[in-house]
Amino acid sequence: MRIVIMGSGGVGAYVGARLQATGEDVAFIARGAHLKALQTEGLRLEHPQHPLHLPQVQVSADAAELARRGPADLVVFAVKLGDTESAASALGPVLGPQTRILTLQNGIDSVELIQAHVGTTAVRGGVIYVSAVIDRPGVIRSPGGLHVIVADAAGGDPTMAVFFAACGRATALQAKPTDDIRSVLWEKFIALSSLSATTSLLRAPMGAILGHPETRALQRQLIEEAVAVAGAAGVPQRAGLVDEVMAKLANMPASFRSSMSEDLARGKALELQWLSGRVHALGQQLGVPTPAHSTAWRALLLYSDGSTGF
Ligand SMILES: NC(=O)C1=CN([C@@H]2O[C@H](COP(=O)(O)OP(=O)(O)OC[C@H]3O[C@@H](n4cnc5c(N)ncnc54)[C@H](OP(=O)(O)O)[C@@H]3O)[C@@H](O)[C@H]2O)C=CC1
Ligand SMILES: CC(C)(CO)C(=O)C(=O)O
Repeated sequence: MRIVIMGSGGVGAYVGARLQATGEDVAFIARGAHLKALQTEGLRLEHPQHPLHLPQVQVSADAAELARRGPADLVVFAVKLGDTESAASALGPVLGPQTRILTLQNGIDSVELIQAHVGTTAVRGGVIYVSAVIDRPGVIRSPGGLHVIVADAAGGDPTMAVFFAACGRATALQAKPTDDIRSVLWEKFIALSSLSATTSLLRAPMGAILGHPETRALQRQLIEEAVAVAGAAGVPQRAGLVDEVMAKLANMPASFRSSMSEDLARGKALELQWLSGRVHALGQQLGVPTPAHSTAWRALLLYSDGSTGF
């Protein structure tokens, strides 16, 4: 299978590297200093149990250059949400009639945002549970833990079936099919919007947040608000989900934090608009009070373009 990775950062380069290591034909789209390092030194994954160095990777800033070898069977789409439109528009040269785009972006809006820029190419939704960042150009760092993709397999799509099989052969990467990607996306959105709000607002990891009764109550309130919005939006959640999410967070390493809080600490643009900002906007639209998410949205807004404050 010919796979193109659009956005070769924490998620994209992690997934692409694991698939290339199984023998798949993977090409990466990257830019800046990261592109130069990938061209000259290859791609390195720093991982406590399963480090990996690929001395040579096919990489370019330009999809047209990668398209010389034909269209992609699968594009894995993993840029930050703020880059979605420009990245989707740049994909044209690698898209053929059979190409599938699998998005691993967070939030509930990715499929529609991409679809608006890729004509009739089929876009499949997915979530990835992984923690990975570009540590320095050419190097992706993951602390280990979960590396699981759940992706849309509705209709028995054969390209997706080949992708699931390839992930099955990979080290430190699993992929599970689902026929109900909407529910999967919403369930991650509820947890992620809430934990991104606390870890970013409080500048603290999950252990500290759950370790104090007041901040633990805030964490719970954020989850409750997102569950209420989901119900009003026509995606009702099972009874007990709030307790389940709280229990999962309590089982995370004490140092666990969201990628949004990493972005805040590094002065990078935040995905706030598609997380607490989205809960806030839906709450207003549907008449559901979301005071905690609205406060997170308003309090972090001035930093969402990458500003670092004083
Ligand atoms: N990191 C994580 O642990 C997780 C992230 N996610 C989600 O995955 C998505 C990707 O996040 P993440 O991997 O952290 O993002 P990163 O910032 O690590 O990686 C994205 C990469 O894509 C590059 N890029 C953006 N636009 C283009 C373009 N048009 N052409 C070439 N390269 C481009 C960026 O370059 P530049 O740096 O120059 O902007 C960056 O190197 C997000 O929606 C995120 O929420 C989901 C689960 C976990
Ligand atoms: C919570 C986590 C790490 C789960 O994969 C995530 O998606 C993020 O921080 O963006």
